[in-house]
Order: sequence, then structure tokens, then C-alpha cells
Amino acid sequence: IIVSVDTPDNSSRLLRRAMSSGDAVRLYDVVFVLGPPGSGKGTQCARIQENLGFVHLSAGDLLRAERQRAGSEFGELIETHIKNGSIVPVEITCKLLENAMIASGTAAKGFLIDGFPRNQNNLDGWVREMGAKTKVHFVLYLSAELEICVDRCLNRGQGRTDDNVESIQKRITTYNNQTFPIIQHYEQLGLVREIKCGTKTPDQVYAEVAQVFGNAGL
Ligand SMILES: Nc1ncnc2c1ncn2[C@@H]1O[C@H](COP(=O)(O)OP(=O)(O)O)[C@@H](O)[C@H]1O
Ligand SMILES: Nc1ccn([C@H]2C[C@H](O)[C@@H](COP(=O)(O)OP(=O)(O)O)O2)c(=O)n1
Ligand SMILES: [Mg+2]
Repeated sequence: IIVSVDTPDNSSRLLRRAMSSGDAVRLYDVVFVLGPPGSGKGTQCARIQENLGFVHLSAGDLLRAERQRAGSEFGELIETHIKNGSIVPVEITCKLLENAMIASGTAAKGFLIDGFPRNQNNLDGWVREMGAKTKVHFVLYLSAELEICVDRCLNRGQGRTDDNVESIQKRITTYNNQTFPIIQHYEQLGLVREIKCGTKTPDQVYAEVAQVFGNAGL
């Protein structure tokens, strides 16, 4: 039985589920990826996508693309938040994520949602809009000393308008005050898988990442 889900387009076929023993709607499989700016989220997500068949969706990348999109009514607002290290209202970010999930087709094993939910507003909006359509398997928490993270952002070399000392400081304050409590929330639910990345190479971190996904049967 395929249960049709009320979506404005053809995306209900994406909401698939194994038909065994009384299961109803197959949900989107999701892993959230959190950690301080520069902890290596994007780096690890690229590897997980390549090796494990997940689709990597970076909230920051989607917001930067929307900022650049001709005719976007949100460009200025997004740029202001990015420079200030504050968090864009969830209505915008969640819609970008959902659109990207729908656009990615049916082949994805699941979605790695990188850099989201970053505050309570993100979490509330996600639960409201996506809670019933998704199963969050766990939160991959890439932890690293903040000094290391700052250095990595400063040396990232992607020409980002927020990879400067002033913006990085603001982003770290936002991380400590708003994002860390979200990680603690998931910790209380037993859903956090922390990898301490500090001085490890990307290969060393990925070896641990692969174990986490293996243990989860993903
Ligand atoms: N384990 C690591 N060791 C050293 N440098 C890393 C490591 N992981 C990522 N980097 C580098 O640090 C910078 C930030 O990584 P990135 O994946 O963009 O982090 P995030 O998405 O968490 O901000 C990039 O230049 C990346 O190449
Ligand atoms: N859920 C999100 C994710 C990112 N943003 C904005 C604010 C963040 O400082 C910037 C950059 O996010 P991004 O995840 O690309 O940054 P890092 O990879 O952690 O360095 O985008 C947001 O407003 N809401
Ligand atoms: Mg990133």
C-alpha cells in the first residue's frame, strides 16, 4: 500500500516505506549533522554522500544559493544573517531544504542535513513542517576545539563573506548560545553520535563516521 501524502506536486512517490508488517508511509530518512563552524561538517558530508548513498543538503549552501538567485526576495535578509552569524528564520530554510529533498529524486538512501537545526526556531519549524514526513535517525555531532575551528574557517579559502574574525566570533557565540542547546536536546533523546574531530585528519574522522552509520544500519 502506498499512502499518498498531501504534497502539492508529485513528491508523494518519494515518501516511500517498506511494506512489511503494518508499516504505513515510508518516511524520508534523515541524519542531522551539527558542530561548530569549521568542524568539518561539509567535508565529512561529501564523503558520506559519495560512499554511503546519502544526499548531502547543506543549509548554509542552500541559503547562499538563494541569496545569489536572481529575483529572490530574501537575498538581503540572508546576507545580513550570514554576516552577523545569526540564524535565518526557519520558514525560509525549511522550505529550501524541502524543495531540495523533493528535487533530489527517489534514489537517495536518505538525507544528510548539514548545519540544521541550528536553534530552537529551526527545530520548531522542522517539527511543524517536516516532523510527520521524516525520521531523524541520529544527530552526527562533529566536535572540535573552537580555536582549531576558527583557524580552519580563516583558511577555508572559499571567499565566504563570513570567514573573517568578526563574523566567526559572532557565529561561535551563536553556536554556543543557540546550537549547542539543540545538540543537548537530542542528547537527552539518546540521538547524538559525537565524534571528537580536533586534531584528526579527515580520513581518521571519516573512519569513525562510517562506524556510526554502520552501527545504525545505514
Ligand atoms: N579533519 C580535518 N583536518 C584539517 N582540516 C579539515 C578537516 N576537516 C575539514 N578541514 C578543513 O577545514 C575547513 C572547514 O571544513 P568544512 O568541512 O567546510 O567545515 P564546516 O562545514 O563544519 O564549517 C575546510 O577548509 C576543510 O578543508
Ligand atoms: N540552519 C541554518 C544554517 C546556516 N545559516 C546561516 C548562518 C550561518 O552562520 C551561515 C553559514 O552556515 P554554514 O553551515 O554554511 O556554516 P559552517 O559550515 O558551519 O561554517 O548560514 C542559517 O541561518 N541557518
Ligand atoms: Mg559547512
